[in-house]
Amino acid sequence: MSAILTVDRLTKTYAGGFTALDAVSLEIREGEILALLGPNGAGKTTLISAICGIVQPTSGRVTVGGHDTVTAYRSARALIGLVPQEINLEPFEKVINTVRFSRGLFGKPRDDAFLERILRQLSLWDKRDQPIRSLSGGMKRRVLIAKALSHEPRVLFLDEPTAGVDVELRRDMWEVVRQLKEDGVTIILTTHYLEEAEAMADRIGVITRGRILLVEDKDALMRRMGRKEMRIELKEPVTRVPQALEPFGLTLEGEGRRLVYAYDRQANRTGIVRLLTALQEAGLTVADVETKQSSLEEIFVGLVKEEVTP
Ligand SMILES: Nc1ncnc2c1ncn2[C@@H]1O[C@H](COP(=O)(O)OP(=O)(O)OP(=O)(O)O)[C@@H](O)[C@H]1O
Repeated sequence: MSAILTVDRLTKTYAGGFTALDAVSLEIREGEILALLGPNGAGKTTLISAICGIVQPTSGRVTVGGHDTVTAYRSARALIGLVPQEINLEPFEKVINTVRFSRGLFGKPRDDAFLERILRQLSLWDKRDQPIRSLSGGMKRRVLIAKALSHEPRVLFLDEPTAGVDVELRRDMWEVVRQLKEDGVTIILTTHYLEEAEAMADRIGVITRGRILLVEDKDALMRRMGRKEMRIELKEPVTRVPQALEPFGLTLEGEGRRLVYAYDRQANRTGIVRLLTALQEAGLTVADVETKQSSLEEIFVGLVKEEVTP
């Protein structure tokens, strides 16, 4: 896949002297969903704002569809849609006018058929003549997306699209994003919900303290960093891990009723068969066995911790 957006050594030092972005380089592939993860204050919003021309970068370069965001700002910006974190809509304006106006701001000719398609896709068509203030929070977020799509951008930035949104609405939003991807829109989203990145992203970028720690295919990342855990429920509780089982590095939980074995799922030899044999030899009877794959959350927490305490 070719790159639709390239970020080359982008640095932003705010007026007070704080460097929020430190030589960030990144390539966004056409048609992908990239989730940008990072703790509070990592620089995610600054990065999006610098790409969209809201924040002036101190140095570095960004191109969108080959257009430089500084020297060819208008052509570059026309290819980008931005859904901001905060809901910043005119409460008394009708949905349709809000979206139409946004399109006009980009100098695009009126195209009601196109706007109808977007509004239908976002389940807003029935609400088109309603004032924004009469909409639910979830609907308002959809209006923000409709606005951002109104000028037919190829890249859509979603800055924390589901912050403070309930679970049902979050899933609803994921569905909307998936549909947009199917329509060929490239999507970059920031999120604090690891579950969200896990559910939607093709690639994951991790940013901490203004630097990109990694950008990797989600599946590859989870395969590479993911560990599996096997939980062995014992028929009879034990007071300690038997000596013969010590080489396996087991932990005892659940008042002596559960042994937990963590292993690297990439390793050729996981040691499971040896462990099960050793358990039997030690005279332990297994009541149940279950395995658990580490989540993106666990991987992320480990990565960020490693970075903060080298
Ligand atoms: N206008 C500004 N002037 C000075 N410092 C700023 C300004 N805007 C942001 N910062 C600082 O830059 C850092 C990065 O902020 P940014 O909002 O980009 O982080 P973020 O990753 O989006 O955080 P969050 O997840 O909390 O939204 C923070 O330490 C923040 O305080």
